[in-house]
Amino acid sequence: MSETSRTLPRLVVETTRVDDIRLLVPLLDSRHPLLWMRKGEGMAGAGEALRLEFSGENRFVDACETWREVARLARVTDPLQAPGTGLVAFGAFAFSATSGLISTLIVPEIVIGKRAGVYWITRITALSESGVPLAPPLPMPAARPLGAEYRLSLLPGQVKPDDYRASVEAAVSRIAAGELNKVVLARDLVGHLPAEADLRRTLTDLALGYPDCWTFAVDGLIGSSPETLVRVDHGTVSARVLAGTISRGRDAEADHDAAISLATSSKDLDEHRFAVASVVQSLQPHTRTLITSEIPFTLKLPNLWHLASDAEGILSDGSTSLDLIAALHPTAAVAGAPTATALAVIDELEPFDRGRYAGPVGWVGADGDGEWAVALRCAQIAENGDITAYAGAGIVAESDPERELIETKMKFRPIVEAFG
Ligand SMILES: C=C(O[C@H]1C=CC=C(C(=O)O)[C@@H]1O)C(=O)O
Repeated sequence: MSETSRTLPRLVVETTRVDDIRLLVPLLDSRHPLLWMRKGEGMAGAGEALRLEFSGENRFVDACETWREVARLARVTDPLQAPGTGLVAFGAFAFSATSGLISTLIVPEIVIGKRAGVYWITRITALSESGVPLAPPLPMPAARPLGAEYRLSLLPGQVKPDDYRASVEAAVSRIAAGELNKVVLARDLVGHLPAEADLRRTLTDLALGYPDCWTFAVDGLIGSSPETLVRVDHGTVSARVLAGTISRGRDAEADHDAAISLATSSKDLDEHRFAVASVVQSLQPHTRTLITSEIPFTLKLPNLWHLASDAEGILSDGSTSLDLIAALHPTAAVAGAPTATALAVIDELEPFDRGRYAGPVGWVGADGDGEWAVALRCAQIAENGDITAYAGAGIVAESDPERELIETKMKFRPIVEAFG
């Protein structure tokens, strides 16, 4: 479905600087939270002034066009002009063009933000064609105590451990036969959220446990991702590419050895090289300069080490962050290489719809600037409370099925522990 055909409302947007905002999570809706946060800073959304939905092959292109039109029609008062002030939409996109899950951009009625010691509130009102607000103003969200603690188990879903080992083995044979170089295969865990459960508890656990990751909640997709797909800020572009993983060591010495072993593992370096190449190839046509580190660095997370490379550049063609997620998705960190073959192998070997897992999640502003992560270490919560969590691993020629299974177990840890 394309949103471009329908009449878009005019949005009136007003950002006001405020003195202080302590915590964002207690301000959120307990069942439908809207959040983008890292290191305690970011944005909380309340209400929906506008919801745009996209699907299919053109979901990104349609979103780019529609968002340009929404921004063109909007009347914005934004004295701060900082990332996240003024008009913003939170977004989550499906991984696959054939996904049954909708891709969405949600413009909240109220955005409460904090960044670098600046605090703000943005009110967004949708007007009818005759210029009348479409809804009465939403009361300002107040911090509310979190609901009772809850624990739930996430158990293997459609792909049981044996199935996963078998599909890794199948992928390794396809790679050995020269069909492709790398494919990222995922598995799923499922559970059910009790009706009274307060999702702000889960988000608090994720944000406190993984402060350097992007903790997000958009349309039922919640998680903490370490991977920045792309960030656009006043003509500059940056990305953090991750691929290659090892578990943390039990003590300081073992941990150090783990990092060294990752940094020198030809299997992980190969896996990483494909991911960096795909990002560089996608960004190069849109940038004047694009710099990436020659050797990846080891990124320490509470549950594991990743091989990481940062890319930074200057935009050459005025692309928005939505244009760039369209160009970047899917990177070899979540699909494989070459992309088309990897996607076909994923379709064949993964029996489920990834939904928004491994798709772009983040926010975009009126000028197209924005921040987008790859939706990893996450779960989708359906309206009826059904939870599906996903984690995958990059499979290359030297992959061992058991080790890849263990790697997915480590990657599930943030979400399994936040619910457990
Ligand atoms: C596909 C996932 O991670 C990607 C990102 C970092 C490291 C990865 C790896 O080492 O396989 C994956 O490419 C996931 O977390 O589900």
